[in-house]
Amino acid sequence: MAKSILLINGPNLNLLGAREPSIYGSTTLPDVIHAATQQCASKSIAFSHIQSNHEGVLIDRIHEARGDVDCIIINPGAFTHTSVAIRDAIVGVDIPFVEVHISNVHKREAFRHHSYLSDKAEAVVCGLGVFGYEAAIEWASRNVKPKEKAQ
Ligand SMILES: O=C(O)[C@]1(O)C=C(c2cccc(Sc3ccccc3)c2)[C@@H](O)[C@H](O)C1
Repeated sequence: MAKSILLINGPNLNLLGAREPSIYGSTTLPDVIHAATQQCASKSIAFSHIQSNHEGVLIDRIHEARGDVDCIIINPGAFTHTSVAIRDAIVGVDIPFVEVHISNVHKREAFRHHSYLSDKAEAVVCGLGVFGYEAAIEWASRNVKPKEKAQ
């Protein structure tokens, strides 16, 4: 089972729960982080997280995860549909990842139907609301083998 999970949230997700509750629900990002922290602790999985509105900050954190994190769970937000750079970074560090979307992007605007990440993801979860984060952690805890630490 995974021993270390990094949760990445992209742009505007810091405002989760504040606006557009009909699409994203009323749960705040701190609530999501608290629940994920508890879920990982109950499984003895090391948990880290970042939310940023800045593409380069997310890329730098992905680079830092190399050799340290067994699985990345990422909600890229709008970068899902625009960022070759984040795709290149997450593929480049060779860490298995799960792509999470709170909304069902396939029921929304056409521009949200394409992801630059999905074809490289171990799994894609969308439309489950914030439960998607819980589901992704559960999946990772069952299916991701810890990497042998570099000597
Ligand atoms: O459904 C998602 O989780 C998604 O990744 C999240 C997105 C998103 C977009 C705008 C704002 C937010 S978070 C938010 C919600 C309400 C008010 C302010 C910000 C998320 C979209 O860009 C994506 O297409 C889909």
